[in-house]
Amino acid sequence: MSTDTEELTPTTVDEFVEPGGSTLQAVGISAWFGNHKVLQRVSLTMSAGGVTALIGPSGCGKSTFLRILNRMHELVPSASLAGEVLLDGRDIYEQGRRITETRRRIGMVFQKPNPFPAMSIADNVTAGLKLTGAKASRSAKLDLVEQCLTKAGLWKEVRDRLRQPGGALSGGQQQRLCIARSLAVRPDVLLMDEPCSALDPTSTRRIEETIAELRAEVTIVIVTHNMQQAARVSQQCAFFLAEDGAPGEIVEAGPTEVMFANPVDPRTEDYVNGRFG
Ligand SMILES: Nc1ncnc2c1ncn2[C@@H]1O[C@H](COP(=O)(O)OP(=O)(O)OP(=O)(O)O)[C@@H](O)[C@H]1O
Repeated sequence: MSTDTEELTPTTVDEFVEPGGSTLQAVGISAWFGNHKVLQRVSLTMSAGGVTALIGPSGCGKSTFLRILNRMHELVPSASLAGEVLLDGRDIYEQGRRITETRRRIGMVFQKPNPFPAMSIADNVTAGLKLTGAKASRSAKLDLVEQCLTKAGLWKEVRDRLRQPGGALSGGQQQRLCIARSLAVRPDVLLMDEPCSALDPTSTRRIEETIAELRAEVTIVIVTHNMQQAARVSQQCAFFLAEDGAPGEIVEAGPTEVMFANPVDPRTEDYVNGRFG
């Protein structure tokens, strides 16, 4: 053991050995819109430091499940749910738990990039701080802007125009700006709902690289219709299916390489090989 290692404080050692992010565990999640049941007892563990891809045909409940993971489902007036979502062992739906704190810890990136178009690139990154009530000096904010844009893989492209409006960026850059904005509040989990579906192949590649770089510090859950993308970016996959109008269920979940090369259920094999959906 080197002298350097011996001199590390316990806190510093923890930073080296612990994977980033938090473990998110869905336990027996069912969901409804009015009387229409769209998810049936879905359980899934999304481990710290990994990327989980949610795959399955249109309408099987992937986005609904994702929105349940950070309490966005309840924004729809007719929506209801049963089950638990444990963030590092504590239910985010527990009475008395603050929604704002849950949404800070579990961020969301949407299908269509949604920066504030008239707001500067720098202000877009720090926009979320106001919501969390965090106060930061001007120089701390500038540091944060650089840090988050670097992590989102956008810093080099925008460092000379931080005061220009976010809406002036390309679609792929806007999506990376949204990722930077999500990172500014230091989330433990990042939920991504088809983040590349509105982007060209080059921008898609760039976002996938960003996901690979981020996974060491943030737990990532991504909905994707693109099987190659699921295979490239995730370590775990969950295959959702809603058969014959029944509510969506997880048919199979497991390590991505097993799901693609040697799935247990023939329906998974048919889906990942493009035979339906
Ligand atoms: N706001 C809503 N109000 C009523 N029903 C809804 C609402 N959002 C989704 N649904 C229904 O819930 C079911 C699951 O939809 P969801 O969007 O979660 O599926 P999905 O697998 O993400 O689909 P896609 O891949 O097409 O995005 C569908 O039957 C859909 O019509």
